[in-house]
Amino acid sequence: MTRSPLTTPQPGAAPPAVHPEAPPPGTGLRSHYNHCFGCGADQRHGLHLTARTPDGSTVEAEFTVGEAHQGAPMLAHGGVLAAAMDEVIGMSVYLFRKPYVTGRLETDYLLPVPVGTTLHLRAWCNGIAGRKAYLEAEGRIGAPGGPVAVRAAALFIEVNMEHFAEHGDLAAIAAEHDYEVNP
Ligand SMILES: CCCCC/C=C\C/C=C\C/C=C\C/C=C\CCCC(=O)SCCNC(=O)CCNC(=O)[C@H](O)C(C)(C)COP(=O)(O)OP(=O)(O)OC[C@H]1O[C@@H](n2cnc3c(N)ncnc32)[C@H](O)[C@@H]1OP(=O)(O)O
Repeated sequence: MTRSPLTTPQPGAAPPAVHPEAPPPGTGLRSHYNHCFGCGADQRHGLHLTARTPDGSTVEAEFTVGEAHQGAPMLAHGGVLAAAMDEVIGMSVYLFRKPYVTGRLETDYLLPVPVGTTLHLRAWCNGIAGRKAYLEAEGRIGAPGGPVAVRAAALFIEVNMEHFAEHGDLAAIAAEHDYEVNP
C-alpha cells in the first residue's frame, strides 16, 4: 500500500485490543443505519454490504459490482470502490464500540474490476493514538485469496454522539440503537 504519513500509525500508537463487547468470532455485524449507502437495507441505491468478524478485530464482507456501479463501460467506478472500502473500514472500527468518522481515506487501484465481480473485502486496525484510529483494507477479486484489486488506508477520528446530533439526525440513529438522544 502506498500511504501518506497521515495514515501511518504515529509513534506511540497502540495496537488495538479486542473490545470485551465486540461480537464474538464468526458473528455477523448489524447495519449501523438502515439508510446507510454502504450497509443499509432500506437504501435502494446502496451497496448493501453485510459483514462479519472472524476474530472480533477484523471485518470481512463481499461486494458484487453491479451495473449501477459502472464508471467506464462494464467496469466499476473508482468512487464506488472507495465507498466500499470506507464502509468496511467503518465497520471494523465499529468493533471498538465508539463512534468514529472518516478523516482521511487513501485508495490504491491495482486492477480493473468488471461488473459482475465479487470483491472480497477485509479491514483491520493498525493502531490507535488518542482519538485517531489507523486502519487498512483490501478488496480481492473472486475469492478471499484472489488477486488484490483495491487497497485503502484510512485515518478515522473518534467523535461523540453530539457530532451526529449537531450535524445530522441523531434521533434517526437512536431509533435503531440503544443511544439516548436526550439523556
Ligand atoms: C456514520 C454514522 C454513525 C452513527 C453512529 C451510530 C453507530 C455507531 C458508530 C459507528 C458507525 C459504524 C459504522 C460506520 C461505517 C461506515 C461509515 C463510513 C464512515 C464515514 O463515511 S463518516 C462520513 C465522512 N466523514 C466526515 O463527515 C467527517 C467530517 N469531518 C469532521 O467532522 C471533523 O473534521 C473531524 C471530526 C474528523 C475532526 O474534527 P475535530 O474538531 O473533532 O478534531 P480536530 O480537527 O482537532 O482533529 C483531531 C486530530 O485528528 C487530526 N485530523 C483530523 N482530520 C484529519 C484529516 N483529514 N487528516 C489528517 N489528520 C486529521 C487532527 O490533525 C488532530 O490531530 P492532533 O490531535 O494530532 O492535532
